[in-house]
Amino acid sequence: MHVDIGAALASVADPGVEQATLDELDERVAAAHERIEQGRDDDEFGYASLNLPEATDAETIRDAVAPVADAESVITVGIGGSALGAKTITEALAEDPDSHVVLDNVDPEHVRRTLGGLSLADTAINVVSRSGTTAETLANFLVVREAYEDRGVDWTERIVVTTGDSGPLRALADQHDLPTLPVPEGVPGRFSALSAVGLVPPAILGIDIEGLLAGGRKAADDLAPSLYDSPAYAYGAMAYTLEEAGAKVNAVMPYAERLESFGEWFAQLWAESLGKDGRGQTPARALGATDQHSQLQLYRAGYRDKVVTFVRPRERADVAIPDPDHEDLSYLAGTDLGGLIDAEYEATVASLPAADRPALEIEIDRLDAESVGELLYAMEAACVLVGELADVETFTQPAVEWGKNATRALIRGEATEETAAIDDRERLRIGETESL
Ligand SMILES: O=P(O)(O)OC[C@H]1O[C@H](O)[C@H](O)[C@@H](O)[C@@H]1O
Repeated sequence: MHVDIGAALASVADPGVEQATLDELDERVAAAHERIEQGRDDDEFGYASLNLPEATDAETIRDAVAPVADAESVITVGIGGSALGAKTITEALAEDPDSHVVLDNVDPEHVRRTLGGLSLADTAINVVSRSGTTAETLANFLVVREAYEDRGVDWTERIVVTTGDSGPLRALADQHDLPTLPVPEGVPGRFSALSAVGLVPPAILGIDIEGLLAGGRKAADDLAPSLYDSPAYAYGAMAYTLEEAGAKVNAVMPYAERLESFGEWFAQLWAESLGKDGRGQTPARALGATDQHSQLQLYRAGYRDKVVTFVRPRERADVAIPDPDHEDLSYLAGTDLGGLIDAEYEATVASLPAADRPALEIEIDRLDAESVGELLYAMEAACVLVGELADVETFTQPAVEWGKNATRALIRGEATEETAAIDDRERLRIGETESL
């Protein structure tokens, strides 16, 4: 993986980072690296995530999915960290982009349509919940189960469950004697892509999960006590320093359709890990080249509160552009779509410092298992580094729990502090006929 920080230096961008600031920061990076390594050595909560490429046993996952390996597609029932890693990996690497369907929302219309469009006899079910208690996941699991029964397909023969030692999902798995894989110890969901949590669908779909882990190991080997020697830390250190300098928004813009979900995965990683103590960059999602024709206007000319993170593979399969039969299109003659998207990438990256705005670049070699594993691991390491530098509790998400508790209490009809806040919340309704 390659990171270029040049377009975010203070000499070309505002907000930007002075080279001297980075040099000073490097001592803190060294200290943070030492802390991270200590946490990894002790398998401490959260830090243990960065040991997954070594700790995950690909063979155990392959054995667990063997009974469903003939499936043509997979439906994942999970949400957040229990869905986005697998979604990112399969979108990037599966032959057939439609072969992995993720049911992470409980929008009834969406669930009904999704299940209605699947041949369930050919579809494996991957149910994932670290806690085993998440309402959306458990509810969707019950709906999926019934859909299989209604179509006369034995769901107990088509399923793999990944969950912790306790909780309702574990109890259901035991009750029906379902094949299960454990969630890794000490690893928050959003850091668990390189474990069974993220690797079951890729394994069922024949993706090289060993390659993904090898890529993770490579990124782990590339961590070093200086940001100048470590692409992951260079990215993290720049993101941190840019936030301090005013870049409160981090817009991630991959130039590859197959990395669109990477932006979604990154958003959870960044937001849940770093959105604490009144700080944390807001992740935004864009897609190159498409969003050059929409969001770029804001990125180049809006508030000076953003950095754009560009991501692209250096090599890609290509499609030749046929010779145009119009003079005005002659500039396309002899080119291909890869050449065009790369030209758009170069132009758009340069357009930001040309408007005195910062950009960061991340390049992977190509969209293969090793590069994707490397990218996911490096971004996790970058996030942990930012957490250390900002002195926040990277591995917890207390603000999310409020909504989970409130939802459960509402459904159960209980009166709690959270439901009181719902009852008492301020309203100023516009457009209603009855008087307020
Ligand atoms: O894996 P689960 O326990 O079902 O949790 C799924 C998701 O739920 C919560 O909202 C947490 O904030 C997320 O970090 C987590 O990834």
